[in-house]
Amino acid sequence: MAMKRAKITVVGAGFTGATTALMLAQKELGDVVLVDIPQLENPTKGKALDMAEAAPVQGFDARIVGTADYSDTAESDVVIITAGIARKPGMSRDDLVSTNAGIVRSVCENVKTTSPNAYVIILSNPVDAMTYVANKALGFPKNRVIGQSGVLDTARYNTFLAQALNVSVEDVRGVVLGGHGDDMVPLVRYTTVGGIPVEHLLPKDEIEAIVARTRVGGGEIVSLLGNGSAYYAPAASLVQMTEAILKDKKRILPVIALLQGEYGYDNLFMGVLAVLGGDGIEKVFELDLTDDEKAALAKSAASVRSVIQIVENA
Ligand SMILES: NC(=O)C1=CN([C@@H]2O[C@H](COP(=O)(O)OP(=O)(O)OC[C@H]3O[C@@H](n4cnc5c(N)ncnc54)[C@H](O)[C@@H]3O)[C@@H](O)[C@H]2O)C=CC1
Ligand SMILES: O=C([O-])CC(=O)C(=O)O
Repeated sequence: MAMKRAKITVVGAGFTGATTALMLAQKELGDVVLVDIPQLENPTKGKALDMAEAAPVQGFDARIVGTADYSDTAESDVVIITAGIARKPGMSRDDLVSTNAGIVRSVCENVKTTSPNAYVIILSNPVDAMTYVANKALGFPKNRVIGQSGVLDTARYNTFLAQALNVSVEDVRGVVLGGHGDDMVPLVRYTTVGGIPVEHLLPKDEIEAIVARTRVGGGEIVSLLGNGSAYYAPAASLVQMTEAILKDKKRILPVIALLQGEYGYDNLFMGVLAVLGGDGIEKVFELDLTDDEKAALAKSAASVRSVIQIVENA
C-alpha cells in the first residue's frame, strides 16, 4: 500500500490559522487545508497559494490549499480550530464567549460529518469554554478533543525565566495548570532549569514577578499589537501539539482536557499535564498540590465554570 501524508485542516485563516498552516507545512507534518468563511474564500485561497509558492524556496513538500468548502477537508487526521474573533485592548478573553461559541459550534458540526475520526485541537477563545462547546458539538471521545492553552502559557513562563537567568530556553521546564485566563496557575515548585529547582536559582520576588507577567502574557501582547492578539507563539504551540499526535511522540504537555474526577473536578475542561501521542490525550497526570496551589487551581476552575455557565444558559 502506498504511504499517505497526514492531512491537517486549519479552520480560520486569520493571523493564528495562516501562521499555523505555514509552520505545519514548513515542518512537513502533512498536507494542509486552510478553511475560512465563503466571504473570504479568495483571500484564503490566496494565502494558501502564497505559502505553496514558498515551498520551492524553502524546500518543503506539503500541499497547501485554501477553501471555504468542508468537502475539501474530508477525512483529516487533525483539525485545528482557530475560527472566531480575537480580543482588542481593554477586552478579556471571556468577552468573546457568545460570538465564538456560535462559530465553534457551527464549525464542529461540519467537522463531525467530514472528519469523524479526526483529533481536534481548539484555539478559539475563551479556549477552555470553547473546548467544552466543541466537545458537545462533536460528540467525539474525550481523548480526541484537546484545547490549546498550556503550551503557550508555559512557553511565556519559560521565556521570562530564561531571560532572567540568561540561560537557554531549552533548559527551562515550567509547568502551568488551570484555565487560560489571568487566574492560571504557574507551578513554581515544579519548575526546573537544567534539572535544578528554579527556587534555588532566582529570588522569590523575581519569580513572583515572572508568575504575574505570565498570567497576563496574552494581554501584554494585545496591548502592544493594538488590534488583535498573539499569533506566532500560539501557532508554534499548535504545531507542537499536532506533531506530538501525528508522530505519536507521547510528549508530556499541558493541554485542556475533560476532567472526570482528576483534581476533584468533574465535567470541566481545563489545562492539565497530559501525555499527548498518537491517540490524542493518552493520560492525564494528577500532580500533588499544596493547599495554596489547590486554592489557586480552584479559583481558576471557578472562572472557567462561570464562562461555561454563560454558554450553557445562552
Ligand atoms: N487559546 C489560545 O492560546 C489562543 C487563542 N487565540 C484565539 O484564537 C482565535 C483566532 O485568533 P486570530 O487568528 O488572531 O483571529 P483572526 O481574526 O485573525 O482570524 C480568525 C479567522 O476566523 C475566521 N472565521 C470566523 N468565523 C468562521 C467560521 N464560521 N468558519 C471558518 N472561519 C471563521 C475569520 O474569518 C478569520 O479569518 C481568537 O478567538 C483568539 O482569541 C489566539 C491566540 C492564542
Ligand atoms: O490574549 C489573547 O486574547 C490571545 C491568547 O489567548 C493569548 O495570546 O494567550
